[in-house]
Amino acid sequence: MMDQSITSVFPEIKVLMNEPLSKYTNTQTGGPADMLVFPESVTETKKLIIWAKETKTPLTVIGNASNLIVRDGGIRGLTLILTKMNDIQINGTDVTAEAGAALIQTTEAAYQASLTGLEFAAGIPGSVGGAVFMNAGAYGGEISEVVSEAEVLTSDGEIKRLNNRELDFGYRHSSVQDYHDVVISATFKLRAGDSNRIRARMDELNRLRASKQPLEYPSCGSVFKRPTGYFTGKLIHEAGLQGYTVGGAQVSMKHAGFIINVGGATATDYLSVIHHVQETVLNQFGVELETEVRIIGEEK
Ligand SMILES: Cc1cc2nc3c(=O)[nH]c(=O)nc-3n(C[C@H](O)[C@H](O)[C@H](O)COP(=O)(O)OP(=O)(O)OC[C@H]3O[C@@H](n4cnc5c(N)ncnc54)[C@H](O)[C@@H]3O)c2cc1C
Ligand SMILES: NC(=O)C1=CN([C@@H]2O[C@H](COP(=O)(O)OP(=O)(O)OC[C@H]3O[C@@H](n4cnc5c(N)ncnc54)[C@H](OP(=O)(O)O)[C@@H]3O)[C@@H](O)[C@H]2O)C=CC1
Ligand SMILES: C=C(O[C@H]1[C@H](O)[C@@H](CO)O[C@H](OP(=O)(O)OP(=O)(O)OC[C@H]2O[C@@H](n3ccc(=O)[nH]c3=O)[C@H](O)[C@@H]2O)[C@@H]1NC(C)=O)C(=O)O
Repeated sequence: MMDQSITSVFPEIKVLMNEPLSKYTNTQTGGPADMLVFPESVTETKKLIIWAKETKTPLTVIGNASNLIVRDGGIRGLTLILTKMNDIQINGTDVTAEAGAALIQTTEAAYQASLTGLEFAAGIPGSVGGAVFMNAGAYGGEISEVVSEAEVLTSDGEIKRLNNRELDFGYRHSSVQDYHDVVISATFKLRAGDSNRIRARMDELNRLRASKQPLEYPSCGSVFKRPTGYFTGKLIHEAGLQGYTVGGAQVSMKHAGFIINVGGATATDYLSVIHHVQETVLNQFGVELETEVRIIGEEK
Protein backbone atom coordinates (compact mmCIF):
# COMPACT_ATOMS: atom_id res chain seq x y z
CA MET A 1 0.00 0.00 0.00
CA MET A 2 1.20 3.52 -0.79
CA ASP A 3 2.58 5.64 2.04
CA GLN A 4 -0.19 8.19 2.67
CA SER A 5 1.66 10.08 5.42
CA ILE A 6 1.63 13.86 5.03
CA THR A 7 5.40 14.11 4.56
CA SER A 8 5.41 11.43 1.84
CA VAL A 9 2.46 12.90 -0.05
CA PHE A 10 3.67 16.53 0.26
CA PRO A 11 7.48 16.50 0.53
CA GLU A 12 7.46 20.18 -0.51
CA ILE A 13 5.32 21.31 2.46
CA LYS A 14 6.91 22.06 5.83
CA VAL A 15 5.10 20.11 8.55
CA LEU A 16 5.85 20.82 12.22
CA MET A 17 5.34 17.70 14.31
CA ASN A 18 4.13 17.80 17.90
CA GLU A 19 4.39 21.59 17.84
CA PRO A 20 3.34 23.47 21.04
CA LEU A 21 0.43 25.76 20.18
CA SER A 22 1.24 27.97 23.18
CA LYS A 23 3.79 29.56 20.81
CA TYR A 24 0.94 30.85 18.65
CA THR A 25 -2.11 31.46 20.86
CA ASN A 26 -2.75 34.93 22.23
CA THR A 27 -3.12 33.54 25.76
CA GLN A 28 0.26 31.78 25.34
CA THR A 29 -1.32 28.53 26.54
CA GLY A 30 -2.30 25.24 24.90
CA GLY A 31 -0.92 21.79 24.12
CA PRO A 32 0.77 20.53 20.94
CA ALA A 33 -0.61 20.02 17.45
CA ASP A 34 0.25 16.54 16.10
CA MET A 35 0.92 18.09 12.67
CA LEU A 36 1.00 21.85 12.08
CA VAL A 37 1.22 23.55 8.68
CA PHE A 38 1.20 27.22 7.69
CA PRO A 39 -0.19 26.96 4.12
CA GLU A 40 1.04 29.65 1.77
CA SER A 41 -1.71 29.53 -0.85
CA VAL A 42 -5.29 28.48 -1.49
CA THR A 43 -3.99 25.63 -3.67
CA GLU A 44 -1.90 24.29 -0.79
CA THR A 45 -4.79 24.65 1.67
CA LYS A 46 -7.08 22.83 -0.74
CA LYS A 47 -4.63 19.92 -1.19
CA LEU A 48 -4.29 19.55 2.57
CA ILE A 49 -8.08 19.63 3.13
CA ILE A 50 -8.57 16.90 0.53
CA TRP A 51 -5.71 14.83 2.01
CA ALA A 52 -7.28 15.15 5.49
CA LYS A 53 -10.62 13.95 4.16
CA GLU A 54 -9.14 11.03 2.20
CA THR A 55 -6.99 9.84 5.10
CA LYS A 56 -9.76 10.50 7.68
CA THR A 57 -7.41 12.82 9.55
CA PRO A 58 -9.13 15.34 11.84
CA LEU A 59 -8.64 18.89 10.55
CA THR A 60 -8.51 22.11 12.57
CA VAL A 61 -8.18 25.60 11.12
CA ILE A 62 -6.84 28.54 13.09
CA GLY A 63 -6.35 32.20 12.20
CA ASN A 64 -4.54 34.47 14.64
CA ALA A 65 -5.55 32.38 17.69
CA SER A 66 -6.84 35.49 19.47
CA ASN A 67 -10.19 33.96 20.40
CA LEU A 68 -9.02 30.49 21.17
CA ILE A 69 -8.20 28.22 24.08
CA VAL A 70 -6.48 24.97 23.09
CA ARG A 71 -6.72 22.45 25.92
CA ASP A 72 -3.39 21.25 27.32
CA GLY A 73 -3.59 17.82 25.63
CA GLY A 74 -3.37 19.58 22.26
CA ILE A 75 -4.95 18.85 18.89
CA ARG A 76 -4.92 15.48 17.14
CA GLY A 77 -4.53 15.27 13.39
CA LEU A 78 -3.71 18.20 11.12
CA THR A 79 -3.86 21.84 12.19
CA LEU A 80 -3.60 24.69 9.69
CA ILE A 81 -2.67 28.23 10.72
CA LEU A 82 -3.57 30.54 7.83
CA THR A 83 -1.51 33.62 8.69
CA LYS A 84 0.80 33.16 5.68
CA MET A 85 -2.19 33.56 3.34
CA ASN A 86 -2.38 37.29 3.89
CA ASP A 87 -2.68 39.15 0.59
CA ILE A 88 -4.85 42.31 0.57
CA GLN A 89 -6.18 43.77 -2.71
CA ILE A 90 -8.06 47.02 -3.27
CA ASN A 91 -10.42 47.41 -6.19
CA GLY A 92 -12.36 50.69 -6.20
CA THR A 93 -14.21 50.72 -2.88
CA ASP A 94 -13.83 46.95 -2.37
CA VAL A 95 -11.11 45.50 -0.16
CA THR A 96 -10.50 41.78 -0.68
CA ALA A 97 -8.27 40.12 1.89
CA GLU A 98 -7.10 36.53 2.22
CA ALA A 99 -8.27 34.77 5.37
CA GLY A 100 -4.91 34.94 7.13
CA ALA A 101 -4.48 38.70 6.68
CA ALA A 102 -4.56 40.50 10.01
CA LEU A 103 -7.75 42.51 10.43
CA ILE A 104 -5.56 45.33 11.76
CA GLN A 105 -3.48 45.32 8.52
CA THR A 106 -6.71 45.26 6.52
CA THR A 107 -8.03 48.34 8.31
CA GLU A 108 -4.67 50.05 7.67
CA ALA A 109 -4.92 49.19 3.95
CA ALA A 110 -8.45 50.65 3.85
CA TYR A 111 -7.19 53.83 5.54
CA GLN A 112 -4.27 54.10 3.06
CA ALA A 113 -6.85 53.96 0.25
CA SER A 114 -9.09 56.54 2.03
CA LEU A 115 -11.89 54.00 2.41
CA THR A 116 -14.23 54.28 5.36
CA GLY A 117 -16.26 51.57 7.14
CA LEU A 118 -13.64 49.35 8.79
CA GLU A 119 -12.43 51.81 11.45
CA PHE A 120 -14.29 49.93 14.22
CA ALA A 121 -11.98 46.94 13.64
CA ALA A 122 -8.71 48.88 14.00
CA GLY A 123 -7.83 47.20 17.31
CA ILE A 124 -9.29 43.71 16.86
CA PRO A 125 -6.28 41.36 16.84
CA GLY A 126 -7.80 38.56 14.73
CA SER A 127 -7.41 37.43 11.13
CA VAL A 128 -9.96 38.19 8.41
CA GLY A 129 -11.09 34.53 8.42
CA GLY A 130 -11.50 34.50 12.20
CA ALA A 131 -13.36 37.82 12.06
CA VAL A 132 -15.86 36.46 9.52
CA PHE A 133 -16.24 33.21 11.49
CA MET A 134 -16.91 35.16 14.73
CA ASN A 135 -18.64 38.20 13.20
CA ALA A 136 -16.22 40.31 15.17
CA GLY A 137 -17.49 43.69 16.32
CA ALA A 138 -16.69 46.69 18.43
CA TYR A 139 -17.75 50.29 19.05
CA GLY A 140 -20.96 50.22 17.07
CA GLY A 141 -19.58 48.27 14.10
CA GLU A 142 -19.64 44.62 13.08
CA ILE A 143 -18.07 42.58 10.27
CA SER A 144 -21.62 41.73 9.12
CA GLU A 145 -22.13 45.38 8.11
CA VAL A 146 -19.16 45.52 5.74
CA VAL A 147 -18.66 42.03 4.28
CA SER A 148 -20.23 41.62 0.84
CA GLU A 149 -19.01 38.06 0.33
CA ALA A 150 -16.61 35.41 1.57
CA GLU A 151 -14.95 32.57 -0.29
CA VAL A 152 -14.84 29.26 1.54
CA LEU A 153 -13.38 25.84 0.86
CA THR A 154 -15.72 22.97 1.70
CA SER A 155 -14.43 19.74 3.26
CA ASP A 156 -14.40 18.30 -0.30
CA GLY A 157 -11.99 21.05 -1.35
CA GLU A 158 -14.58 22.91 -3.43
CA ILE A 159 -14.58 26.70 -3.49
CA LYS A 160 -17.93 28.34 -2.67
CA ARG A 161 -18.84 32.02 -2.59
CA LEU A 162 -21.19 33.03 0.19
CA ASN A 163 -22.93 36.38 0.10
CA ASN A 164 -23.76 38.40 3.18
CA ARG A 165 -27.19 36.80 3.58
CA GLU A 166 -25.79 33.28 3.24
CA LEU A 167 -23.25 34.07 5.94
CA ASP A 168 -26.25 34.40 8.29
CA PHE A 169 -24.52 36.78 10.70
CA GLY A 170 -25.69 37.30 14.28
CA TYR A 171 -24.01 38.47 17.46
CA ARG A 172 -20.63 36.65 17.36
CA HIS A 173 -22.18 34.15 14.94
CA SER A 174 -21.87 33.30 11.24
CA SER A 175 -22.98 30.30 9.18
CA VAL A 176 -19.32 29.25 8.91
CA GLN A 177 -19.68 28.07 12.53
CA ASP A 178 -22.44 25.67 11.52
CA TYR A 179 -20.49 23.88 8.73
CA HIS A 180 -16.88 22.77 8.41
CA ASP A 181 -16.01 25.30 5.76
CA VAL A 182 -12.69 27.10 5.74
CA VAL A 183 -12.84 30.81 4.96
CA ILE A 184 -10.14 31.64 2.40
CA SER A 185 -10.97 35.28 1.66
CA ALA A 186 -13.48 38.04 2.28
CA THR A 187 -14.51 41.16 0.43
CA PHE A 188 -15.41 44.31 2.35
CA LYS A 189 -17.59 46.87 0.62
CA LEU A 190 -16.46 50.28 1.89
CA ARG A 191 -17.07 53.92 0.90
CA ALA A 192 -14.79 56.71 -0.21
CA GLY A 193 -13.89 58.80 2.85
CA ASP A 194 -11.57 61.39 4.25
CA SER A 195 -8.26 59.81 5.29
CA ASN A 196 -7.68 62.27 8.17
CA ARG A 197 -11.07 61.45 9.66
CA ILE A 198 -10.53 57.72 9.18
CA ARG A 199 -7.14 57.89 10.95
CA ALA A 200 -8.60 60.03 13.76
CA ARG A 201 -11.42 57.53 14.38
CA MET A 202 -9.04 54.54 14.38
CA ASP A 203 -6.70 56.30 16.82
CA GLU A 204 -9.59 57.34 19.06
CA LEU A 205 -10.95 53.80 19.28
CA ASN A 206 -7.51 52.34 19.94
CA ARG A 207 -6.99 54.83 22.79
CA LEU A 208 -10.40 53.99 24.24
CA ARG A 209 -9.66 50.26 23.97
CA ALA A 210 -6.25 50.61 25.62
CA SER A 211 -7.80 52.58 28.48
CA LYS A 212 -10.42 49.88 29.20
CA GLN A 213 -8.87 46.57 28.16
CA PRO A 214 -5.78 44.90 29.70
CA LEU A 215 -3.73 44.92 26.51
CA GLU A 216 -0.54 44.77 28.60
CA TYR A 217 -1.16 41.04 29.22
CA PRO A 218 -1.80 37.99 27.04
CA SER A 219 -5.53 37.21 26.84
CA CYS A 220 -8.26 36.06 24.46
CA GLY A 221 -10.32 39.26 24.65
CA SER A 222 -13.83 39.06 26.12
CA VAL A 223 -14.13 35.48 27.37
CA PHE A 224 -17.94 35.53 27.52
CA LYS A 225 -20.65 36.87 25.27
CA ARG A 226 -22.87 39.67 26.48
CA PRO A 227 -26.13 38.12 27.71
CA THR A 228 -29.19 40.03 26.48
CA GLY A 229 -30.00 42.78 28.97
CA TYR A 230 -26.69 42.60 30.86
CA PHE A 231 -23.07 43.72 30.63
CA THR A 232 -20.68 40.84 31.23
CA GLY A 233 -17.86 42.92 32.70
CA LYS A 234 -20.31 44.56 35.10
CA LEU A 235 -21.73 41.21 36.30
CA ILE A 236 -18.29 39.71 36.96
CA HIS A 237 -17.15 42.94 38.61
CA GLU A 238 -20.18 43.03 40.91
CA ALA A 239 -19.71 39.38 41.79
CA GLY A 240 -16.37 40.44 43.30
CA LEU A 241 -14.40 38.14 41.03
CA GLN A 242 -11.71 40.55 39.84
CA GLY A 243 -8.28 39.25 40.81
CA TYR A 244 -9.56 35.67 41.15
CA THR A 245 -6.58 33.54 40.09
CA VAL A 246 -5.86 29.90 39.34
CA GLY A 247 -2.20 29.20 38.54
CA GLY A 248 -1.30 31.91 36.05
CA ALA A 249 -4.84 32.78 34.86
CA GLN A 250 -6.51 35.80 36.48
CA VAL A 251 -9.75 37.73 36.12
CA SER A 252 -8.38 41.12 35.07
CA MET A 253 -8.54 43.96 37.59
CA LYS A 254 -8.77 46.38 34.64
CA HIS A 255 -11.66 44.69 32.81
CA ALA A 256 -13.56 41.88 34.51
CA GLY A 257 -14.60 40.36 31.16
CA PHE A 258 -10.99 39.47 30.37
CA ILE A 259 -8.89 36.63 31.82
CA ILE A 260 -5.21 37.45 31.58
CA ASN A 261 -2.10 35.27 31.70
CA VAL A 262 -0.06 36.78 34.53
CA GLY A 263 2.74 34.27 33.92
CA GLY A 264 2.94 30.53 33.31
CA ALA A 265 -0.81 29.95 32.85
CA THR A 266 -2.01 26.68 31.37
CA ALA A 267 -5.23 26.13 29.44
CA THR A 268 -6.42 24.14 32.45
CA ASP A 269 -5.93 27.26 34.63
CA TYR A 270 -8.02 29.25 32.13
CA LEU A 271 -10.78 26.65 32.12
CA SER A 272 -10.87 26.55 35.94
CA VAL A 273 -11.27 30.33 36.12
CA ILE A 274 -13.97 30.26 33.41
CA HIS A 275 -15.91 27.57 35.26
CA HIS A 276 -15.68 29.41 38.58
CA VAL A 277 -16.83 32.70 37.02
CA GLN A 278 -19.79 31.00 35.32
CA GLU A 279 -20.83 29.23 38.52
CA THR A 280 -20.49 32.35 40.70
CA VAL A 281 -22.41 34.63 38.31
CA LEU A 282 -25.15 32.01 37.92
CA ASN A 283 -25.48 31.62 41.70
CA GLN A 284 -25.43 35.35 42.46
CA PHE A 285 -27.46 36.76 39.57
CA GLY A 286 -29.13 33.77 37.91
CA VAL A 287 -27.44 34.70 34.61
CA GLU A 288 -25.74 32.10 32.42
CA LEU A 289 -22.53 33.33 30.84
CA GLU A 290 -21.87 31.62 27.53
CA THR A 291 -18.25 31.54 26.38
CA GLU A 292 -17.39 33.64 23.35
CA VAL A 293 -13.88 32.17 23.22
CA ARG A 294 -13.68 28.91 21.24
CA ILE A 295 -12.35 25.98 23.26
CA ILE A 296 -10.79 23.12 21.29
CA GLY A 297 -8.39 20.20 21.68
CA GLU A 298 -8.02 17.42 24.22
CA GLU A 299 -7.50 17.45 27.94
CA LYS A 300 -4.09 16.39 29.18
C1 LIG B 1 -6.98 41.98 23.31
C2 LIG B 1 -8.11 41.42 22.50
C3 LIG B 1 -9.14 42.25 22.08
C4 LIG B 1 -10.20 41.74 21.32
N1 LIG B 1 -11.20 42.60 20.95
C5 LIG B 1 -12.23 42.12 20.22
C6 LIG B 1 -13.31 42.99 19.83
O1 LIG B 1 -13.33 44.17 20.12
N2 LIG B 1 -14.32 42.45 19.13
C7 LIG B 1 -14.34 41.14 18.78
O2 LIG B 1 -15.29 40.72 18.10
N3 LIG B 1 -13.36 40.29 19.13
C8 LIG B 1 -12.29 40.75 19.85
N4 LIG B 1 -11.30 39.88 20.25
C9 LIG B 1 -11.41 38.44 19.92
C10 LIG B 1 -10.80 38.05 18.58
O3 LIG B 1 -9.79 38.95 18.16
C11 LIG B 1 -11.85 37.94 17.49
O4 LIG B 1 -12.85 36.98 17.84
C12 LIG B 1 -11.27 37.55 16.13
O5 LIG B 1 -12.27 37.67 15.16
C13 LIG B 1 -10.73 36.11 16.12
O6 LIG B 1 -9.96 35.94 14.95
P1 LIG B 1 -8.73 34.92 14.91
O7 LIG B 1 -8.18 34.91 13.54
O8 LIG B 1 -7.78 35.22 16.00
O9 LIG B 1 -9.48 33.57 15.20
P2 LIG B 1 -8.96 32.28 16.00
O10 LIG B 1 -8.85 32.62 17.44
O11 LIG B 1 -7.75 31.76 15.30
O12 LIG B 1 -10.15 31.30 15.78
C14 LIG B 1 -11.42 31.57 16.33
C15 LIG B 1 -12.41 30.59 15.70
O13 LIG B 1 -12.51 30.87 14.30
C16 LIG B 1 -12.18 29.72 13.53
N5 LIG B 1 -11.46 30.19 12.34
C17 LIG B 1 -10.41 31.04 12.30
N6 LIG B 1 -10.04 31.27 11.03
C18 LIG B 1 -10.88 30.55 10.25
C19 LIG B 1 -11.01 30.36 8.83
N7 LIG B 1 -10.20 30.97 7.98
N8 LIG B 1 -11.98 29.54 8.39
C20 LIG B 1 -12.81 28.91 9.26
N9 LIG B 1 -12.73 29.04 10.59
C21 LIG B 1 -11.78 29.86 11.08
C22 LIG B 1 -11.34 28.85 14.43
O14 LIG B 1 -11.47 27.49 14.07
C23 LIG B 1 -11.95 29.14 15.80
O15 LIG B 1 -13.09 28.35 16.01
C24 LIG B 1 -10.22 40.37 20.99
C25 LIG B 1 -9.17 39.52 21.39
C26 LIG B 1 -8.12 40.03 22.14
C27 LIG B 1 -7.00 39.11 22.52
N1 LIG C 1 -25.81 40.81 22.97
C1 LIG C 1 -26.14 41.45 21.85
O1 LIG C 1 -27.01 41.04 21.12
C2 LIG C 1 -25.41 42.71 21.53
C3 LIG C 1 -24.08 42.69 21.36
N2 LIG C 1 -23.36 43.79 21.04
C4 LIG C 1 -21.93 43.62 20.89
O2 LIG C 1 -21.33 44.27 21.99
C5 LIG C 1 -20.17 44.93 21.59
C6 LIG C 1 -20.14 46.32 22.10
O3 LIG C 1 -21.16 47.06 21.58
P1 LIG C 1 -20.88 48.56 21.23
O4 LIG C 1 -20.83 48.65 19.78
O5 LIG C 1 -19.68 49.05 21.97
O6 LIG C 1 -22.14 49.35 21.69
P2 LIG C 1 -23.04 49.31 23.02
O7 LIG C 1 -23.94 50.45 22.87
O8 LIG C 1 -23.65 47.97 23.20
O9 LIG C 1 -22.07 49.57 24.22
C7 LIG C 1 -21.26 50.68 24.30
C8 LIG C 1 -20.71 50.88 25.67
O10 LIG C 1 -21.64 51.69 26.38
C9 LIG C 1 -21.47 51.55 27.78
N3 LIG C 1 -22.75 51.28 28.40
C10 LIG C 1 -23.92 51.59 27.82
N4 LIG C 1 -24.94 51.32 28.65
C11 LIG C 1 -24.41 50.84 29.77
C12 LIG C 1 -24.99 50.38 30.99
N5 LIG C 1 -26.30 50.39 31.21
N6 LIG C 1 -24.19 49.90 31.93
C13 LIG C 1 -22.86 49.87 31.71
N7 LIG C 1 -22.27 50.29 30.59
C14 LIG C 1 -23.03 50.78 29.62
C15 LIG C 1 -20.42 50.55 27.91
O11 LIG C 1 -19.16 51.25 27.82
P3 LIG C 1 -18.22 51.71 29.00
O12 LIG C 1 -17.18 50.68 29.14
O13 LIG C 1 -17.67 53.00 28.44
O14 LIG C 1 -19.03 51.96 30.24
C16 LIG C 1 -20.55 49.75 26.62
O15 LIG C 1 -19.40 48.96 26.45
C17 LIG C 1 -20.09 44.84 20.09
O16 LIG C 1 -19.06 43.95 19.84
C18 LIG C 1 -21.40 44.24 19.63
O17 LIG C 1 -21.13 43.26 18.65
C19 LIG C 1 -23.95 45.00 20.92
C20 LIG C 1 -25.31 45.11 21.09
C21 LIG C 1 -26.14 43.97 21.38
C1 LIG D 1 -13.14 42.42 23.44
C2 LIG D 1 -14.18 41.97 22.74
O1 LIG D 1 -15.23 42.79 22.32
C3 LIG D 1 -15.67 43.83 23.16
C4 LIG D 1 -15.52 45.15 22.42
O2 LIG D 1 -14.15 45.43 22.18
C5 LIG D 1 -16.10 46.29 23.26
C6 LIG D 1 -16.10 47.60 22.51
O3 LIG D 1 -17.08 47.61 21.55
O4 LIG D 1 -17.45 45.98 23.57
C7 LIG D 1 -17.64 44.77 24.28
O5 LIG D 1 -16.93 44.81 25.49
P1 LIG D 1 -17.55 45.61 26.72
O6 LIG D 1 -16.39 46.03 27.54
O7 LIG D 1 -18.49 46.64 26.29
O8 LIG D 1 -18.39 44.46 27.31
P2 LIG D 1 -18.93 44.11 28.72
O9 LIG D 1 -18.02 43.10 29.33
O10 LIG D 1 -20.33 43.72 28.47
O11 LIG D 1 -18.76 45.45 29.60
C8 LIG D 1 -19.63 46.50 29.49
C9 LIG D 1 -19.71 47.30 30.77
O12 LIG D 1 -19.43 46.58 31.97
C10 LIG D 1 -18.89 47.45 32.93
N1 LIG D 1 -17.64 46.91 33.49
C11 LIG D 1 -16.71 46.36 32.66
C12 LIG D 1 -15.55 45.85 33.18
C13 LIG D 1 -15.35 45.93 34.57
O13 LIG D 1 -14.33 45.49 35.09
N2 LIG D 1 -16.30 46.47 35.35
C14 LIG D 1 -17.45 46.97 34.84
O14 LIG D 1 -18.29 47.44 35.58
C15 LIG D 1 -18.61 48.78 32.26
O15 LIG D 1 -19.63 49.70 32.60
C16 LIG D 1 -18.69 48.44 30.80
O16 LIG D 1 -19.14 49.48 30.07
C17 LIG D 1 -17.13 43.60 23.47
N3 LIG D 1 -17.31 42.36 24.18
C18 LIG D 1 -18.38 41.58 23.97
C19 LIG D 1 -18.44 40.32 24.75
O17 LIG D 1 -19.26 41.83 23.16
C20 LIG D 1 -14.31 40.59 22.30
O18 LIG D 1 -15.35 40.25 21.73
O19 LIG D 1 -13.37 39.80 22.55
